[in-house]
Amino acid sequence: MSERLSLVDLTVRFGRTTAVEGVNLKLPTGVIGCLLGPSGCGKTSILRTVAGFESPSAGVVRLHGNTVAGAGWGHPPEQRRVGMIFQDLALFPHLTVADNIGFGLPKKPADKRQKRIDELLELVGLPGMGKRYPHHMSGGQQQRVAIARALAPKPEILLLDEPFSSLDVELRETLPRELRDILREAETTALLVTHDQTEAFAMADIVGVMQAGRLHQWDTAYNLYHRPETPFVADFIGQGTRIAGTMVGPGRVKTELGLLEGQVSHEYPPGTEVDVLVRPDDVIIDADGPGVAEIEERVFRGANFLYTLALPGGTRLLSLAPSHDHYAPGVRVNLRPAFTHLVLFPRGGGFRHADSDDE
Ligand SMILES: Nc1ncnc2c1ncn2[C@@H]1O[C@H](COP(=O)(O)OP(=O)(O)OP(=O)(O)O)[C@@H](O)[C@H]1O
Repeated sequence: MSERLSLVDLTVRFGRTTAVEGVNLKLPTGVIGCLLGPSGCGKTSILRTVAGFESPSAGVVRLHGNTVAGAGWGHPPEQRRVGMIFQDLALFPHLTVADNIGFGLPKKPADKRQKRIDELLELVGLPGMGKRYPHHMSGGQQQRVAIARALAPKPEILLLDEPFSSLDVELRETLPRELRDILREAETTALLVTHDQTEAFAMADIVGVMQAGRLHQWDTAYNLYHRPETPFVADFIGQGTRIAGTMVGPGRVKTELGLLEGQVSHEYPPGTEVDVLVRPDDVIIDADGPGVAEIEERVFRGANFLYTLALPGGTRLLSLAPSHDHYAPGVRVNLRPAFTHLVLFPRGGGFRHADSDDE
């Protein structure tokens, strides 16, 4: 698969603020990527630099193998063939849907232009609605018009900045999947920015978790959850806790839960103090046990309960259990570790990567 977008050591500064620091990523053609992270972590700055509204302070941006921006310079946005969808959609209220979609199309004979508009209306599920005006459409329909307009000139890449944030809760659940299907059908390469994990996972093939300008991990949702590379990713994605452990041999860690053995994310020498990531599906409540853990809290989740458990040493863990065997707060239960692999970090929350020195 060829790379449609690559960022090499991208750094973006605004005066004394470093918005983006040393970011490297590759987005293959036809793939939907997403930058995910808390507010102010630099997601929008990356998107704006790819679009050509900002220039890198260091590093380069490549689109389809061509370097379009480097330290202090960049091709203007109109030369990059980049489509953008912003939070507010920015549809032209005085133009019909068809004219909105046709706005960015190069001058073509009217019949060809109409054909392309009809194709796009079909693609986004709005056939025959070209004569309407945006304000006569629902939020979800307007969103689709914005998508059709951005796709009309066949951009190299579509950039979407929090495209669902102005929509109501119901649409925010269904639209990301619909949009993903539309982009797949159009074989579009896209880069989305959001702070919402559900949206990121519903839309994207590959997700980058950012914090304070750094890209921690650029990976599938499965790997972000099961094989987080930094403590920040481990804590930011999904639920879980970290418990203290000591390496006693290859793939063997002594913890308050007992001796844990398995394939490890990273080997450390015996005696190293580590933190072990414990997801709610890594520990099973075993009713027949001697009862080392106390149920502190339970939250009903339909098919299962999410329990908070306290170990004698004060460590707290989460465990998911089917809702037909339920345990009341205060009850003592035994726990059975069910790790398929062990995610370990050096104690104290430091990054595993040699080039990372914060956190
Ligand atoms: N034009 C600018 N001038 C000065 N500082 C800026 C500018 N644009 C962004 N910043 C700063 O850069 C940092 C990253 O901002 P950015 O908008 O990229 O983050 P974000 O992750 O997209 O946040 P949000 O989710 O809130 O939009 C922030 O500290 C922000 O204040």
